[in-house]
Amino acid sequence: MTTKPKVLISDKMDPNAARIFEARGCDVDVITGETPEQLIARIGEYDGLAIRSSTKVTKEVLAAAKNLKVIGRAGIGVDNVDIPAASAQGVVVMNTPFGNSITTAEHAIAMIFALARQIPEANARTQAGEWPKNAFMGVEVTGKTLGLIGAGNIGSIVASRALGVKMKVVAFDPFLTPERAVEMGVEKVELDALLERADFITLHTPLTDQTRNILSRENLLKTKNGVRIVNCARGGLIDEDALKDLLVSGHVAGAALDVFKTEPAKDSPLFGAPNFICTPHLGASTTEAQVNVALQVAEQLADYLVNGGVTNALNMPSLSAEEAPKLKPYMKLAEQLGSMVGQLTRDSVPRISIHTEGAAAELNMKPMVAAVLAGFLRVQSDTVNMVNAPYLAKERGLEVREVKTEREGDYHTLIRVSVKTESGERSVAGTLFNNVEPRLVELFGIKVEAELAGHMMYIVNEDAPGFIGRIGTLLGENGINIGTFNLGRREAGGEAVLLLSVDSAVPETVLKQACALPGVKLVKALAFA
Ligand SMILES: NC(=O)c1ccc[n+]([C@@H]2O[C@H](COP(=O)([O-])OP(=O)(O)OC[C@H]3O[C@@H](n4cnc5c(N)ncnc54)[C@H](O)[C@@H]3O)[C@@H](O)[C@H]2O)c1
Ligand SMILES: O=C(O)CC[C@@H](O)C(=O)O
Repeated sequence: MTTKPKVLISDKMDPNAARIFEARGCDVDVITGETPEQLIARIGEYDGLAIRSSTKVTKEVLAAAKNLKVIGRAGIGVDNVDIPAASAQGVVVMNTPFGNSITTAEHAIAMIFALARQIPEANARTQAGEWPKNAFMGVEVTGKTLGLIGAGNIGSIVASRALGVKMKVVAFDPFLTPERAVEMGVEKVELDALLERADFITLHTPLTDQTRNILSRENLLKTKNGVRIVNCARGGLIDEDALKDLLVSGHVAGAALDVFKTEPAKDSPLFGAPNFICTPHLGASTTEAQVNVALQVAEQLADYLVNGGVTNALNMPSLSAEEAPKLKPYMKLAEQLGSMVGQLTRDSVPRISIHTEGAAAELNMKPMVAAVLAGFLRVQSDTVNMVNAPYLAKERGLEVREVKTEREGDYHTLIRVSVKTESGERSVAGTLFNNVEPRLVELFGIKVEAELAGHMMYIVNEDAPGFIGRIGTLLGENGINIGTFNLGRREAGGEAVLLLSVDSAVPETVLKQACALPGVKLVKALAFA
């Protein structure tokens, strides 16, 4: 009986998420509000973890997560997950990049209006019985310039809504193409021009080394006198002390933050500053968005745990549930070929090339490349998998080349893995029989036809009569049963290779005796998953 994957939902999430996990064949526990220590004590039993922003998936949590395969963030930002540590441990990290975009864009628009008409303060004072009709003089947004910093999913929705209320939109985003800017109806500008021209500025970038403090004191001082600023993206994009000073001086006429450098923000320097309004990271908090992201994260995690489908992963190539069954045998073949080369190469390898030919070349290559690298690097570390292999390869300075040839060669489908070593380029190639059964068909230039499975022996010898009998006798005398026997040679009487599958691991002593047989040049034990 196969055991069901176990999932923990550790943040408050729409209850439909748990129902989806159950319907898709997972066991699910919903345990929210635990301390880091409690999570560390519990996490070891789970295959999947579904979170929002409260759970911090730190190195320590990951170190305790011995069975964890996937983390799913019901939302966009994954700054609460240590992605490098997850990747190094082979844990896939997914998010739901679109489910809360409209909601967050609407929050930014709401903030623009709240600032323009000082609604929060007017509301508070009216309810306090003041009726302060003369204390508030707002501004119209019609005809004003909105400066958009970051024009991705949310930024572009904000732009469309702002255009709808007759604002003019200028956008700073180094990755925004001129064509897309035209399509969005915005003017693409440099940051300084935006700072100089905008009546309202709204931020919609992730927090990266490039965007951290993008509204620094220096940049805030370049803004138009009377500018109003909105941040519904990430704390850390604005220098909060400088913003406070400029609100006090009146240079900034208003600021609305949904996000803070430190969250939860309990004592921000901005609290109490004039014309400052804030919400406690509510950008994504609508019924619609929370249903969207909860359903999406549950579908994605279940898909991965049950079928191997990968959607919206931040540290692994995507693989749809439809692609997964088709690619599965290719990934097995790719991993076996990588493993074969890894086990048979002693020299250092500065470059590995993966070449797909025929039907294989029509498929998504990224998962096959990741599988080759996982097989190749597993000889060096048994914690390698498809998630961490590309990172490890990069870390170790291994250049990875990908080549595709759609035309068929000798086989209707083929994967070739070549490594550059000090002694030259060496390659192995494999195909799929009946589209599902992986077979090695070429080994360092010699044609063979072998299934790679379990314990195997690789022998290089001089092609001469009597050798097969001698090796069979040696293994028989040592109680080692031969499963399959595959021979290949360059030419009659030349170098030959023998690839044997055996029912048990071959002891070192037997390998040595095999090595001492006449004509034998090399003997190696191999193992395949
Ligand atoms: N407040 C909330 O509750 C809430 C909800 C959802 C998303 N967010 C945050 O909103 C932000 C935007 O989300 P999104 O879905 O639009 O992301 P996105 O990836 O679709 O868009 C981000 C945009 O920022 C641009 N960018 C990157 N570096 C830049 C730089 N140096 N200068 C200018 N632009 C740069 C990118 O090119 C991209 O177009 C993220 O930080 C996300 O975490 C907050
Ligand atoms: O889950 C939330 O409430 C916040 C989500 C938001 O910050 C995100 O990045 O998606």
